[in-house]
Amino acid sequence: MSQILDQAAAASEKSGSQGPRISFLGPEGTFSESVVDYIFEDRDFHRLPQNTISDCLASLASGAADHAVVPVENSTGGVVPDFWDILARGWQQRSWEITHDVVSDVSQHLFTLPELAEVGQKPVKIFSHWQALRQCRKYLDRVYPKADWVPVDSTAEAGRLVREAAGEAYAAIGHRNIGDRFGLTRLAASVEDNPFNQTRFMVVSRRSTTATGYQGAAAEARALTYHSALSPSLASVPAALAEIQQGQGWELAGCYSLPKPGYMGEYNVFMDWRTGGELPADPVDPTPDSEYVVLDTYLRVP
Ligand SMILES: O=C(O)C(=O)C[C@]1(C(=O)O)C=C[C@@H](O)C=C1
Repeated sequence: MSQILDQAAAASEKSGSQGPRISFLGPEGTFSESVVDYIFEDRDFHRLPQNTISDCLASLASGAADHAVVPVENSTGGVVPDFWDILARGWQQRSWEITHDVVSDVSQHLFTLPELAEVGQKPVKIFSHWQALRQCRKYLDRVYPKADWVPVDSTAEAGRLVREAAGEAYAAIGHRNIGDRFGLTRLAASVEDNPFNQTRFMVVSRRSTTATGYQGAAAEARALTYHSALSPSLASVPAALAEIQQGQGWELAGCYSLPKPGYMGEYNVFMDWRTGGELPADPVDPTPDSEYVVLDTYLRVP
C-alpha cells in the first residue's frame, strides 16, 4: 500500500501541504475512518472528517481534500446509494476519479452510558447510521423490539449523541472503538446479523492528484483490477454486456441501477468489471456506437 501513499504524498508536496488530505464520513470513530487508517497506515496525513458522503466528494471538487474514502455497498444491507447518486448526476463534469477500492470486515457493537449499563436499564432509543441499523435488524427485533431505532449521519455520530444526551436511556451501534472515544460501555459485541458482514469502500482522488504515480500503484496492487462502466438505460445493458465480455477476460463483478430522477422505469446502470493480472493499457474500448461509457479503472487494495 505504500505506493498509494507515495502517490498521495507526491500530490500533497506539489500542493505545498505537509501530507495528503483525506476526507471521510465523520466524526472521528467511524468505520470509514478505520479504513482510512488501514490504507494510509501510520504515515502523516490530514484527517478531514465530513458530515455526509456528499461533503466528502465536494471537498475534492473544492480542492480542500486530495482523496476521499467513501462506503459504496455492504454485503448485508446492500448498496449505499449516496456515491452512485452523485456519480449518476455528475459523471461528465466530476473532477475526481475512483482509483482504488477496498473491502473491509464490519463488526457492529452496541454501546450505552456506563451508568445505564450498571443498573441494567434497557435503551429506549438506539442510534446509528441507517446502514448499520440494517445490518443488525434481526438482533434488534429479537432483543430490543420496543426501542426506537433512530438513523443518524454516521455510527460515530450515534456515539457522540448518546454521550451528549447523558441521563437519557439511549444506545448507539458502531465500531468497537466508539466505546473508548465517547466513554461508553459495551452492552453487546458483534450484533450484526451476518457474521460475514463486509463493506466496500471506494478511494476517490482529485484528478490532478492522480496524474502522477498511478502506474506505481498499479504495479503493486495488480492482483485485481476493476473497471467501471455506465450504461445509460436498461435497454442498452445486453449490448453493453455482450461487447465488454468479448474483451480480454473481463468478468462482471457488480451492477447497480439507479432511477433517473423524475422518470419511473428509466435507470442509469453502473457495472463493475473485474480482471486479474496487470492493468491492461486499454482495458475496454467503446466505439462511438457502444451502448456504454467507461468511467474509471481502479485497483483493489489487498
Ligand atoms: O457510519 C459509519 O461508521 C460509516 O463509516 C458509514 C458506513 C456505511 O455507510 O455503510 C460504513 C460502514 C458500515 O457498513 C456502516 C456505516
